[in-house]
Amino acid sequence: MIVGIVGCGAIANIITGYVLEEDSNIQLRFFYDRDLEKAENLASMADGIAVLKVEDMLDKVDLIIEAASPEAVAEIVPDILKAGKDVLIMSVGALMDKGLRSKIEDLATKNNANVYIPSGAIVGLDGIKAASIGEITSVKLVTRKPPRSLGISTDEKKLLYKGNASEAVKKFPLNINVAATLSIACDMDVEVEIIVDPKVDRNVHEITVKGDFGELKTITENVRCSLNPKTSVLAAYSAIKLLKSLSENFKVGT
Ligand SMILES: NC(=O)C1=CN([C@@H]2O[C@H](COP(=O)(O)OP(=O)(O)OC[C@H]3O[C@@H](n4cnc5c(N)ncnc54)[C@H](O)[C@@H]3O)[C@@H](O)[C@H]2O)C=CC1
Ligand SMILES: O=C([O-])CC(=O)C(=O)O
Repeated sequence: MIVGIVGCGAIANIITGYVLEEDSNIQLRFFYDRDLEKAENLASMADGIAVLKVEDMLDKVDLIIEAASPEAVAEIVPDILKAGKDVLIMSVGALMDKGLRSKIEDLATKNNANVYIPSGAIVGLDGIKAASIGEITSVKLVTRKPPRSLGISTDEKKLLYKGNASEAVKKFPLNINVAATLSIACDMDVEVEIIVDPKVDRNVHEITVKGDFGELKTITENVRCSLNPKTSVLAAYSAIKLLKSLSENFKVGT
């Protein structure tokens, strides 16, 4: 599978490092970033090509990984799908915009292309997807991050946000994509709390789901990326695992 990356930051670096070290079906060839130097750095590491615009890789790839920003989703994903290519989206918060999401869904269907959304920095999506076959009655996400991850400076633990996912992604666009992933999996605008906590040094996501299946609770205490403390290492790992699973004939989990 020939793959291009849009956004050559923390997640792209982990994916590239993995592909260089491990045998997989992923052939990372093209790199794009609005900061050309970042694209060039990763391209030279991977012996790939830094392109000046996404169109320059469109006809040469099977799949593009978006690991840039919510704006990049609106800017580039429609063109990727129009070219009939698959896309893996990390900046999932962009899809809380109902108009953009339905445009992306329609383009994927029309052009026979796939949109992949990895589980990212949370765990439990397997069970939640299974639970969605029955009735899900409530979903809550509590995210706790250290001040540096949230880009603020404080000595006190504080509730920064309480509300639904669609507002949360507007207020914290680079910190709470997981709320969007959860919302899409449950088909609900889930309840979200964001807490800044100087006592934690991990990005912690706690999910509680209730439904006719019973109740589940997951807690993920994520190690942060060295290049970007907002982002958890598990998010990059989930993208790699999803890409690898595309060529597997033996699948486990929902
Ligand atoms: N789904 C999930 O669970 C998670 C999603 N994320 C999201 O994934 C994305 C990537 O995360 P990181 O690698 O940590 O970010 P990063 O900030 O380390 O790297 C992003 C790169 O994308 C580039 N970029 C931003 N907007 C662009 C645009 N419109 N066009 C071209 N390049 C652009 C930046 O110059 C930067 O080099 C972010 O949107 C982040 O919020 C992060 C963590 C978890
Ligand atoms: O990586 C994380 O812990 C979560 C995150 O930043 C996001 O969902 O945007």
